[in-house]
Amino acid sequence: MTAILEVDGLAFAYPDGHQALYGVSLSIQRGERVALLGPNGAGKTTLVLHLNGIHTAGVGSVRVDGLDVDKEHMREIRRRVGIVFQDPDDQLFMPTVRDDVAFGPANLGLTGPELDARVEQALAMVGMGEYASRPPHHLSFGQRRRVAVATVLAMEPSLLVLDEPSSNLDPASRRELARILQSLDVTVLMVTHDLPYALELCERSIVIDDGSIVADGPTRDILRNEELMRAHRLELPFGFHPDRATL
Ligand SMILES: Nc1ncnc2c1ncn2[C@@H]1O[C@H](COP(=O)(O)OP(=O)(O)OP(=O)(O)O)[C@@H](O)[C@H]1O
Repeated sequence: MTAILEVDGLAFAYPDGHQALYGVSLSIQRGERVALLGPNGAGKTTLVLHLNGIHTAGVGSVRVDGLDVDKEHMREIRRRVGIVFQDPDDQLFMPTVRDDVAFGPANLGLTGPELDARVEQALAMVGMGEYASRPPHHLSFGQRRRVAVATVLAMEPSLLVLDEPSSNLDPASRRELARILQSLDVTVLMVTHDLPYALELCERSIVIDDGSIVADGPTRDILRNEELMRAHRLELPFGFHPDRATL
């Protein structure tokens, strides 16, 4: 079986010489939902930016659906890896929600009823169908985040990457987004500091610290491992226990 994502021995230094990743290897299979955990500055964003070629591998390789993430495959990679950034306003720039969601598929050449159906389906997946004609800036932050997710789903990506999906959401919106993400039939890699969210949504977690993977396994086992958690500055909310968890 071909992995959706295969990262092999990836090392990366920023132009100022700062080494952000040291030989990172991981693979994600179709249908998995995986959380990427780690303290500030661990290298999570640096890794994510390699998945769609914003950074390209200095040492090692990144493959999506068996395709190398390199200049040659960039167009295909950008279609297959959908990243939802933390700030939805980085992704919404058109006059209406519909236009924003149509933007990517229209660029792929979809038109007419095919494009309309793609947009409608993506908005329905995030429960935002009735907002299609609204200007994005008239929506709440939580609604804008859901539309940002729809803009990426409309591309029918192989891998959906979410950067801090629960940040700045009120408790009800946070639960609502969790329900939506659980309902999607898509492979997910989610960067988060929200450990209860990781536990609820992702059976598997990868912990990265100082540019190296330090754990990769069932989320519950990782959250139960007090020594690992302490060593890598991962903290559960007060009173939260991984064995008695609900969002
Ligand atoms: N453009 C850059 N130039 C130099 N160093 C950088 C640059 N961007 C990030 N870094 C450094 O690389 C390391 C990894 O940063 P990265 O943003 O990947 O961490 P992160 O795990 O995503 O952190 P956070 O949880 O705070 O978002 C940090 O030490 C950071 O200071």
